[in-house]
Amino acid sequence: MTAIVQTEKLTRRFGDKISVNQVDLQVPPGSIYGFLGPNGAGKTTTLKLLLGLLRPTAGSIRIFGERMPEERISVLRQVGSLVESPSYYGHLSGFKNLKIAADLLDLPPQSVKETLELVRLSQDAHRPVKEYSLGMKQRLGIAIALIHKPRLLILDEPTNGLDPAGIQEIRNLIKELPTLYGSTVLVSSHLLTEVEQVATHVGIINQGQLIFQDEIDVLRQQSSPVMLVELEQPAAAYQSLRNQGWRVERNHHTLTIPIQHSKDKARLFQHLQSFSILNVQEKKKSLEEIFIEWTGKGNSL
Ligand SMILES: Nc1ncnc2c1ncn2[C@@H]1O[C@H](COP(=O)(O)OP(=O)(O)OP(=O)(O)O)[C@@H](O)[C@H]1O
Repeated sequence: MTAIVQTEKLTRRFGDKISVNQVDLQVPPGSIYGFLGPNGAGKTTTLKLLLGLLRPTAGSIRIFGERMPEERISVLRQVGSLVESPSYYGHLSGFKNLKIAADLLDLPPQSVKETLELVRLSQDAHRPVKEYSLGMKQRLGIAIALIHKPRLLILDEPTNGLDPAGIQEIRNLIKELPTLYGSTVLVSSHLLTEVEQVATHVGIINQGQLIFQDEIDVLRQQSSPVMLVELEQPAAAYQSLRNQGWRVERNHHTLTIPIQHSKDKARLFQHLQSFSILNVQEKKKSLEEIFIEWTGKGNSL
């Protein structure tokens, strides 16, 4: 299956600074791809490169298999995006704003009504946008990006600054899109919890480099539990486990052993019985802890 977005060694410099460094993105069709990274990691720059708003310093981009920016016109016709704040006319209603977008794209009037319903703005459709809450403005921005049922929707931090109810609404909307419109969604965030709740695939960028990319379940497997076993004879137990092919670390009397499958636990204890177990503790690394380890950024990820 051809990737919807595929980059090879995508790189962007600003002066001496490399903001995006040899990034190979692979966004599969029909996925909700969470593009995760702490502030300043290079997310917005990458998304702007994909949209042809910035030129790469090096590397290549294909969207729907077509080269960007060379085939920009045909590609962008099938893309919707909301990068940075939404643009709209504040003195006009949500309806009028969408009507302008629909007219520009030669879409039937019905598409305005449909899109307003999808983003749940029908009730407020005829109020001026300047009276909208931040969440409503954000939904209008997404509506403008969505009105032509794009094959690919690119959203940069769409829940930034929203209250929990607003965040939930955007989340639900994103989740609906692959089934409803057959769209692929590429959505950036600096919040792991955000991405975890909507994404089927994840790419993690840190200091301009893509440090992880796979299905979200592969990421979850990284958080499998470890056993901390305190023993009277740790040295002998350590050696014995190593000889049997276990991954094990030793710190004084305690051995740390990652457990991939629950049946491994029973096998482990059977094996350790003869080394006099003093204490056993099971610890599970949270995804949060994994990210802090990977990125050194505790506050955002
Ligand atoms: N036009 C520019 N000129 C100079 N440096 C830039 C420019 N645009 C981005 N950068 C730098 O590139 C790096 C990546 O920025 P980018 O906005 O892509 O990060 P981000 O992951 O989107 O973070 P945030 O969530 O804070 O927006 C930052 O160090 C930023 O200062």
